[in-house]
Amino acid sequence: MRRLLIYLKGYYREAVLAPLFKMLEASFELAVPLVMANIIDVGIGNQDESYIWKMCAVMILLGVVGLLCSVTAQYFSARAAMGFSTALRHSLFSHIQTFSYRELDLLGTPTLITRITNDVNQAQTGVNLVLRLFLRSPFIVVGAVIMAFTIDVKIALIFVIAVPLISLVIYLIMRLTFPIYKKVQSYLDRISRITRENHVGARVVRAFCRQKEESSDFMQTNDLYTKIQIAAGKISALLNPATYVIMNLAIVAILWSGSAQVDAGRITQGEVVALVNYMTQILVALLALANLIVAVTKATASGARLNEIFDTQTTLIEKESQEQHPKASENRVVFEKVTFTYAGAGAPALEDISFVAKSGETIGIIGGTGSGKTTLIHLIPRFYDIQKGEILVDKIPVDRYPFWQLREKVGMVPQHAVLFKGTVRENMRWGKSDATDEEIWEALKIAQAKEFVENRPGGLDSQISQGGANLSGGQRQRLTIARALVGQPEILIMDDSASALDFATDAALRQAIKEKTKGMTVFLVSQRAASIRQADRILVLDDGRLVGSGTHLELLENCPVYEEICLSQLSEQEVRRV
Ligand SMILES: Nc1ncnc2c1ncn2[C@@H]1O[C@H](COP(=O)(O)OP(=O)(O)OP(=O)(O)O)[C@@H](O)[C@H]1O
Repeated sequence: MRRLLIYLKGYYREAVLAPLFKMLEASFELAVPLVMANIIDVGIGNQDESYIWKMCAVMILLGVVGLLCSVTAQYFSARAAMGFSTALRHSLFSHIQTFSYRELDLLGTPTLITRITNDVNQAQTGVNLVLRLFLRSPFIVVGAVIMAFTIDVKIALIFVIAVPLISLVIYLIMRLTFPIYKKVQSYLDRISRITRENHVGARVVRAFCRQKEESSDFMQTNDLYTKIQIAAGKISALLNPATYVIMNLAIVAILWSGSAQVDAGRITQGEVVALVNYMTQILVALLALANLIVAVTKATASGARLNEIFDTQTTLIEKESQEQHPKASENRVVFEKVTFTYAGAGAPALEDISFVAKSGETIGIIGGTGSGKTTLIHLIPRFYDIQKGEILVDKIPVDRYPFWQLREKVGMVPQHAVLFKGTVRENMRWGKSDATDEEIWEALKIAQAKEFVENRPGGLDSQISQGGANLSGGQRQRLTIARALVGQPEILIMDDSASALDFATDAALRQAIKEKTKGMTVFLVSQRAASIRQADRILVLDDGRLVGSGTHLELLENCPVYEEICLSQLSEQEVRRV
C-alpha cells in the first residue's frame, strides 16, 4: 500500500491538514469532561445558575468549534482520498492499456474490472480513514489517560488496566476476522466473473435454456460470499458486547473507588463524572481504531492486488520506436520456421510455420477448429511474441516496428465483431481518426454495408449501442470489415469475419475487396472452403502445423487434409469445378 501513496502527490497539504484538524477536534473533546466537572462541582455545588449557563455555553461552543474542525478535516481528507483514487485509477487504466494479449489472457477481464473499481475504492476508503483517525484515536486514548492521571493517580490505574484489556479483545477479534476479509475479495472476483460471463453470453444462455443452471451457479457463489461475510460479521458482533463489559466494569470500579476518594475529600463528584466520561471516550476511540484497522487491512489487501497489476509488465516490448522505412517489398509477409506457444500451455499452438505472402495476394487460411488459424494471424500485427523463427513484414521483423506503424499497416477484422457505443462514423474512425465521410462511405461500400447504413435513420450519425447489440450479426461483421478498410491498410486480415454473411454477400464482399484494394495483401481465415477456394494461395493448418500450401487445385492434388475439408462441405463436382 505504501507504494501507492505516491498517488497522494498534489494532495500533501490536505493530507497534513486533515489529521491536524482532527486532533484539534479531539482536544476540544478532551476538554468537555473538565467543563462538565466544573458545572457539577461549582455550578450545581454552589447553586450558581449563571455559572451553569455560562459553562453550558462554553460546552456548546466547544461542540460547535469541534464540529467545524471535524467537518474541515472531513473535507480535506475526502479531497485527498478522492484525488488519490482518481490518480490511482488513471494510472491503473493506463497501465492495463499497455498489456499485450498475453497478460490479458493470464489475468482475465473480471479481475481487472474488480481491481479498478472495488479495490481502488477500498484503497480510497483506507486513505480517507487513516487521515481522519490514525492520529486522532491514539491521541484521545493517550490524552484521556493523561487527564485521568491529572485528576487522580490511584483511579487512573483502572485506566491502565482497562485500556490494554479492551485493546486485547479488539486485537483477538480482528485476528479472527482478518483472514476472512481476505477471502471475501476473491469471492467478489468470482461473482464478477460469473456476472460478466452470464451477461455477455445472455443470448446463448437463453438459447440453451441454461438460466436455471446459471442462476444456481451464481446463487451458490453469492451464498458463499454471504456466508463468509456473515461469519466475519458474527465474530465482529462480539466486539461491542465484549468491550462494553470491560468498560462498564471499569466504570463500576471508578465509581467505587471514586466514591471513597470523594468521601475522603481527595477528589470532587464532578471529577468522578469526568473520569467516567474519559473511560467512555477511550472506548469509542478504540472502537474507531478497530474500524480503522479493518479498513486499513482491507485497503492493504486491495493495495497488494493493485500492486500485482502494476508489477505485471507487458512482455511485448517496443524495441525500437523509430519509424521504419521499408522499401516496397514483393514479399509482404514472411513467416520463417515460426513456433509459438501460449503462456502456460504445454504444447505449441503453431510449430515450424513457413510461408510467404506476396504484395496484392489473397491468402486463404483453412483448418479444423483449434488448428491455429487465429493464432497465426494474431502474430502478424504482433499481438504475441513468438519463441522461435522470424516474422517479417516488408522485410523488417515485426518486433522492430513501432506498434503504431505496424498496426497502421495491418487492418484487423477480429473473429468476434466488436463495436463500441457511439455513431457509425465514430466507430469507423477507429480505423482512421481523420477519415472523411467519402472515405467512410467507400469502405462501407466495399464491405457491403453501404446500403444498410444508408437505410438507417441518420446514416453515419445513427447510433450503435454497446457491443453493437442493435445490429444483426452480419451487419456487425460488415461494419467491422469497413472499419478495418477505412485506414486503407497494406495488409488486411479477416478472421472468419464473413461467417454470418449469406453466400451472395460473402462473394460480393470478396469480389469488391479484390477489385478495390489493389496491392493489398489479404488474409482470409474461414471454415468455409467455398470462401477461400478462389484465393491466390491457401494455407492448410492441422493441429498447429502447416500441412499444405498452394492453390485450390494444387491442394486437391497433394493435400489430403484439404481435400477432406472440401469434400465434407461440397459435392465432388463442386470441389473439382474450376
Ligand atoms: N489465449 C489462449 N491461451 C492459451 N491457449 C490458446 C489461446 N487461444 C487459443 N489457444 C489454443 O491454441 C490452439 C489454436 O487456437 P486458435 O484459436 O488459433 O484455433 P483456430 O484454428 O483459430 O480455431 P477456430 O477455427 O475454432 O477459431 C487451440 O488449441 C487453443 O486451445
